[in-house]
Amino acid sequence: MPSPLPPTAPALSRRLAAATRSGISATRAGLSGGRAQFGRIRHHARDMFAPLIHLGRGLRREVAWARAWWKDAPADKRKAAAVGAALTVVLLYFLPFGPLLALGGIMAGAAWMGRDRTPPPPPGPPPGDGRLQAVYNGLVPHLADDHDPAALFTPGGDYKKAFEHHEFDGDRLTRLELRYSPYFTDDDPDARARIERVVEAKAGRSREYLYEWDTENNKLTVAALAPLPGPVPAQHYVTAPCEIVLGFTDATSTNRLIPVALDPADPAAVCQLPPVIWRTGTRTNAPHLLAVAGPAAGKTTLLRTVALQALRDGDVIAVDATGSGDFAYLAGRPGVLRVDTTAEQVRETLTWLRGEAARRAAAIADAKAAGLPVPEDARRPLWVLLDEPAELGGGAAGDLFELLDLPLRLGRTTHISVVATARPAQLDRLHPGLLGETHTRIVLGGMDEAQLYAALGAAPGIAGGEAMPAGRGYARFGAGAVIRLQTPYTPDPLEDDTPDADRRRILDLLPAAGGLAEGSGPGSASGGSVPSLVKSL
Ligand SMILES: Nc1ncnc2c1ncn2[C@@H]1O[C@H](COP(=O)(O)OP(=O)(O)OP(=O)(O)O)[C@@H](O)[C@H]1O
Repeated sequence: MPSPLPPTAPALSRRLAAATRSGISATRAGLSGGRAQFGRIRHHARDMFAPLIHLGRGLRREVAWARAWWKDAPADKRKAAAVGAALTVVLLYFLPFGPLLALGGIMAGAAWMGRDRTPPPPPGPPPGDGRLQAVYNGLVPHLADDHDPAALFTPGGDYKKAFEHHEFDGDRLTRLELRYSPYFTDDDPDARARIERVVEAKAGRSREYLYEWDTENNKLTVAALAPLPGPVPAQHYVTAPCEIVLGFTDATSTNRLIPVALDPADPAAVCQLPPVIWRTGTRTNAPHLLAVAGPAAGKTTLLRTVALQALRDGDVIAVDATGSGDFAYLAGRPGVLRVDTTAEQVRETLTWLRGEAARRAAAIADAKAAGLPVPEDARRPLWVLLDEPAELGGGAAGDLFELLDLPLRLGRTTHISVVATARPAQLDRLHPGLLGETHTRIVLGGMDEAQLYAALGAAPGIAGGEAMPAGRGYARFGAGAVIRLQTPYTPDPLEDDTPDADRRRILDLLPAAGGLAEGSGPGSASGGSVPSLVKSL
């Protein structure tokens, strides 16, 4: 075997340098380890000998005090003290346990003198002080008013003058109550919006805030809202007949909770969530619904949520004005009277619907006059789902939706509910009857304040937070308060990208194809064939 060649000079110097480097780092590691060990020992020793250290410090202070006294005292006092000390020593010598008592006294004095006398640190500014002052400073340009007798907001002023109450969660402001000048124009939406934007900018934009303007008392309460639960998978909800779960909201916006399975794979894992329930039928004052949302904000998903629940005890007519085939999954299902896509089909259906509303109203009136129960076929819930009907109105189809006027007007007594969707830009083109009679309003996705006002008929009083995802929005019933809404996740089962498990779940929620729906009759069908009820007219 050939013997290995001797290393060259550069190789030797490289090895030497590497060895030196590793030696230095090992020494460094050893030193820092030793230092840490030494620190630990010192720490333990200090803990163990703390009483002795305390007494030692006290004895030192006693001696220092005695020395200082001796130095400053006049001669006659010194003499008296020396005599007193000598007499005490003699007395203690003759007393039983005298020396022991003397030692105990000295030690007790040392324990007292050795106590820690470092003064407690001065109290710092209250937590969140800086943030509150930042909110105040941000509001000064908008709320400062020379005529305000209380001068609540002044440049360089203290926030405590105007802020009556505040709450923090850690360093995050969660509630703020403030007073403002009586001259502030708190009925002007733009002026309010300016204040709200400042609060969001200074208190953190990532959360939504609820603004309550008490215009009578010139007070504003701002409350940070916890995020709503994420989209709930579509399922059978525990509701009464004629109740539709539109989604879920804050626990403070409703006094009801319903059990909800959040994980479809584990139906046993149920939690209680506050629902947004839309009531239809004779006891409601808002039997028709209009959902306004931008593109891909969840309008059709909301209609699917309604359809799945409506088919449990009613009939459905669907109008797909966009021609996107979004209602194809309803084809052949019992209770689905018709799915229309063209203006001609819609005209035919709405003509029938107008007659059906009149027939039901007459049947109900006759039954009441005869003192008989209302016949079943006059009170079976009938749902008309109109996806973006503004696409069909106007032009040749001009008066198409005038046919809806009677069903809309008689909807409450005849159990006919119209659910329409529109994009914000389509609101101007929507049939006035639809706009005027749909008192349940939903908005989904992001919209500007003017659009929100036009859709809801009121400012939501809630602002801020991240961009609204599809399915997140607000609901308003009649003239009630605007509440937050998260609609359930009800994907189209016929869409390619819908996961298999979701597809199966949605199809299982539909009445089994081929069965007969009560009241709809054997001729009932979808996709253009005229339903039996239409034929009967
Ligand atoms: N509540 C929800 N949870 C989760 N995803 C949702 C929810 N609502 C809608 N989506 C998703 O958002 C996307 C758009 O939904 P959808 O088709 O219902 O919106 P759209 O407003 O009808 O759209 P377009 O304006 O195109 O008709 C879909 O991928 C849908 O699955």
